Amino acid sequence: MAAEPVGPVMTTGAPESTEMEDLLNKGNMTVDLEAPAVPAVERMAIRCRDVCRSYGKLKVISNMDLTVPQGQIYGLLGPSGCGKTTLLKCIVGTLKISQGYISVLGKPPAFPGHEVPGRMVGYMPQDLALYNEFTISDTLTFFGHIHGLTSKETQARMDFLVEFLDLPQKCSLVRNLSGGQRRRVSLGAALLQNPQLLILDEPTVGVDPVLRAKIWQHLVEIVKTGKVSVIITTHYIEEARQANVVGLMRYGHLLAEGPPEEVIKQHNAPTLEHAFLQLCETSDLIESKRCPSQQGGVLDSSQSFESGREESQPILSLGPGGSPEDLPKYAADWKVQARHVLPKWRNISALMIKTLIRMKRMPGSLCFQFLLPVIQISLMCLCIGGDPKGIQVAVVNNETSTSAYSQSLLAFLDNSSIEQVPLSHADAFTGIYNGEYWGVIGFGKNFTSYLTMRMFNPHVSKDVVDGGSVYVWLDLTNQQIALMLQKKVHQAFQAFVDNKLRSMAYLVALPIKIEEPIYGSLNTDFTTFITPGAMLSITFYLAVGLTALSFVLERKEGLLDRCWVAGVSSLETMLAHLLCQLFVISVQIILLLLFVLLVFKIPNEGSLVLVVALIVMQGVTGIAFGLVISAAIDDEQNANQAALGCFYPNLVISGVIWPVECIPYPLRYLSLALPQTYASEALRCIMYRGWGLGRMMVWRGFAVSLGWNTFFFLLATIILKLRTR
Ligand SMILES: Nc1ncnc2c1ncn2[C@@H]1O[C@H](COP(=O)(O)OP(=O)(O)OP(=O)(O)O)[C@@H](O)[C@H]1O
Repeated sequence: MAAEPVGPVMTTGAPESTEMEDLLNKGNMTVDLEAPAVPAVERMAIRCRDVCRSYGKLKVISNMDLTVPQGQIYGLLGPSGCGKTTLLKCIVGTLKISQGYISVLGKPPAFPGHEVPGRMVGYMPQDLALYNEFTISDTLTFFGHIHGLTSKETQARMDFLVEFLDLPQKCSLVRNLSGGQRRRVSLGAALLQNPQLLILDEPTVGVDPVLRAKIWQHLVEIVKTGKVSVIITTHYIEEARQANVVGLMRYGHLLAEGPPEEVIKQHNAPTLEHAFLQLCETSDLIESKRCPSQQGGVLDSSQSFESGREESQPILSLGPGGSPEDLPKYAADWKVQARHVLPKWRNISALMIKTLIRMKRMPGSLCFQFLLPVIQISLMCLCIGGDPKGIQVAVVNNETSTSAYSQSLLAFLDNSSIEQVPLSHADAFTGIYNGEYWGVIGFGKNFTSYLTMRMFNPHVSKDVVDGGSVYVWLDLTNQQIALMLQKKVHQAFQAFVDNKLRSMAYLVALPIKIEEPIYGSLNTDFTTFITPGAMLSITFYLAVGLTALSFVLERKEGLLDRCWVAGVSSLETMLAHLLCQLFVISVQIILLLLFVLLVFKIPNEGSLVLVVALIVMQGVTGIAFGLVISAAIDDEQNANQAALGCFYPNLVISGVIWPVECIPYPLRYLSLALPQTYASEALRCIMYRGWGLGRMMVWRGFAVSLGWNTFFFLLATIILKLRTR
């Protein structure tokens, strides 16, 4: 580990006191009670000691020591894939280090009360990390809001940056900008709040040479005050000669660190690029000597450089290294810790405004979101649960007289549902075997006389009983149609008997009386059963769909990291998302209920407030579940699959489309544990029985929904927390 005294670089332009000290003096931060008087090492903007970081088995950073002096530009150079971006992410705190110590502006990143991540650091990630639906002005206003700038300050900085970075008009949409223009907007966002530390990951890629020179000139200028430090990565090695210090990185550790001229001089090289080449060759030589089998190198080759240092003397070291015991220890008091954990309204409102602006810029998508539940519930009410219509039934009537009872009975059959086709016996059965008819209704040639005898004589022969019966043969491959046919024949017979016998109808009626129902109506259909569950399912899954991709896309585009470095916490991100989606689902629920209650006339005997509250809670459960998917999964396709994969099983075993009482044990236990099973039952109880919260079946639905909400939110917060650090 490097431990040499500070080289010449340290003396040039280093301020007497650090920016951290300034801040502490101003009372912006809580003074560390356990730390000793600020040691020399604190005068470094960034200090990395013995830092390691792996992605699974791939060790990307190994035993890295790096020092960025306060008030200087540090050029971090190295070939593609050597770990520069990974190191920067560790420095800003979006990646956890597996070993070692990092201090940024005096404290470890994400230390309670420390504004790294936050206002003290300006981060330009390698990805553009910009919202495409934003204008340049929206972008800078958004970051200004998060950093707590007043609108006047933001405006002034915006004017300067537009001029300085040669940006197009402020009202230009980011998605309409060229690649280079977007990169400059991204740089502008990093420079916006005049941070004390600028971390720029390849800011000059795709930027024309004139502007590149201008950017470097600006960086040189801002560090002159000694208050701002910059760490910048670039592939253009020669442009890094303008840096005060360069770090040459390869295979996850530094080959050399020092002022560019010193590095060039030490290697008698004409350029920095040549010096870097020499260092690479030397390190390869040492590596091949030490471990011939690993020639060509994997990322994990740090030890070879450590051991070869005296031989080749390539490494210049900046600043004191310090053993782990020398490193300062920090502690924040509970108030600072509490403030660190509590969500800030400023950040939440900035994120909400962001989402609302994005919605406003996509009006078609927003309208579709509002209308989708209405379309779904309308299709469901129209297509599911109604009586089948136009069902063809063959009628074999062997009575010929028009006054026969068979004709009279057939006249009572519901013609809207059943289409009677008079046929001969042979044709009727050929037809039903060929799938042309759903049933055959048959009458014997003496049906009228036999039926009359049956009605009025207590004792008749079997022939009379058989001859006075209506024969029905059904195709039972479609249970719903078959059940409907049976019901319609029974209803027709009852109507016929009532009509013919009037007060004597009891003679042939079943001795069972179905009285007025206690709850519901005699005409209740299947649509009435499934509507409450369907409303909950639709709200739940639309909320999942709206949420599941939100973080996935933002993480992929680097926006989540960028916001995190700007000081937004995962809890704030989730709360902002929840509040915005609540607005969307509120509109969805209002439209949904208008259609269900007013257009499809589904009854509601209970409190509308309870109905709305339960549907909103299911929507929130959906948002929370979507957040879990979004937090845990990186890829859109997998996130989509997870959301869709849960949809069908949940719908089937939640008792939404078929009573839960039909589900066999032990699957029933799983069904009862799902978010929508008890909630659907509760909604049916409210709407059809008019029950209130005093009934167990109602409050249980609310309690289960609340339990799932809390569980999903906690899970999403934990996953996000684990993944963002
Ligand atoms: N999320 C990740 N999961 C697994 N491996 C990763 C991940 N991110 C980076 N790597 C690997 O880590 C190594 C270092 O990547 P990194 O992006 O830090 O390199 P870099 O020096 O910034 O490269 P470049 O200059 O091309 O941006 C690479 O081999 C890369 O494949």
